[in-house]
Amino acid sequence: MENTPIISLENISVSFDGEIVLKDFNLSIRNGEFVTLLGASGCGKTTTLRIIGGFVKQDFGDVFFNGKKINDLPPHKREVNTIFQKYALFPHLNVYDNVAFGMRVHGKSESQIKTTVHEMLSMVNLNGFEHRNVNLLSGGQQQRVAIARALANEPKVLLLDEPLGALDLKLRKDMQAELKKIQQQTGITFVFVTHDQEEALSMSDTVVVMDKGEIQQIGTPQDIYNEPENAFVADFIGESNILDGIMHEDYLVEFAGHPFKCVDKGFQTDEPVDVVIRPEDIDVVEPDASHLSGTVTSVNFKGVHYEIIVDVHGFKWMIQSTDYQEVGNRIGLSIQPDDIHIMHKSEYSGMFGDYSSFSDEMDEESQLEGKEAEI
Ligand SMILES: Nc1ncnc2c1ncn2[C@@H]1O[C@H](COP(=O)(O)OP(=O)(O)OP(=O)(O)O)[C@@H](O)[C@H]1O
Repeated sequence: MENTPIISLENISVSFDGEIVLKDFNLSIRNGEFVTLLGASGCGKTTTLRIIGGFVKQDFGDVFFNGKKINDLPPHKREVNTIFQKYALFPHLNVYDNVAFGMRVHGKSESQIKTTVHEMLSMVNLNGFEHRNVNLLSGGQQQRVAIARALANEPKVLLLDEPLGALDLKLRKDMQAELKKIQQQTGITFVFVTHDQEEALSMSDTVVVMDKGEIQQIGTPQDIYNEPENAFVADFIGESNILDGIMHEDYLVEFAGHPFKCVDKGFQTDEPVDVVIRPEDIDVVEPDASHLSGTVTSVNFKGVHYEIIVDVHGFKWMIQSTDYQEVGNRIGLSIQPDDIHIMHKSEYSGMFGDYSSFSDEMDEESQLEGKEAEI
């Protein structure tokens, strides 16, 4: 891959009606990368795409394409195509003519167009649909036509704005796999927008987690899931138990009223931190003195596992286990040091999880003995 990013957004800020929508936004996208902008409704994902496409002009900052500043380049001169959630096909044209449209505008020959249309329709599994009326196609088929039409223009970058949002779950999953395959086959850079974290994790090379116009974390799906940088990312991606903690020294953190070994270092002594533990990383054990223990308050069957809520001195822990538990059972929780994720406090601290201070009301049964207690 080349070193110069294909797209680079530098210090971009945008406001609408006095409301800041993107704040000092910096993002570099490599050629051939599948990048997903992930965040809740209104966080600025579409605005970011529209800046790349040239449909919105930033108040501050620069947009670069292959190292060249393109702030003033109009949308039709950018080598970028957009696919929207609503397929925006031409209703009076059949499938063939929809896919051929852009190429005709660019004056390609009919024989060239024919070859490309067949190639594109075959890529999206719509061979034989050439003469169909697009209004009579299913949602999934219409979205395939939209993808074929966009790819036929040979964009360097494809911007996809929640393209699967209108599809039902099964179709959505199939299309996720197909889109990923198409991206790998064509090598075109995809910038994909979704608010669905599973979709982002399963499709992307790089995920950009956004909130209120700012980037919270950029990383591979594995980084984002396993090493969330703050409580917002931990909460937004997957399920998390997020607790207040105090870092005593390297590799030793206190939370839930007890010291735990961990694998993190480099924090200040006695620094307040957020501690994140994923529900699937907690094992159910006997409720003895060397483990946190609590009472099961609810059990939900989720197909591959049970989601179990355990009340430990007022904090509701979520755990996932393949073993059923009765409501009212007393159980112990075992957590390995490398499953304890420590992060600096941020503006999101305290907004998630169900922590309440309980150190003064611990019962004897769950008292842990000494600093070296292995949880
Ligand atoms: N042209 C506009 N004029 C005024 N406000 C706008 C305009 N475009 C976007 N906004 C506002 O900017 C904010 C960010 O919008 P944007 O569409 O970028 O968010 P989003 O993350 O894509 O959300 P969604 O997932 O709902 O599409 C929203 O509060 C939106 O109402």
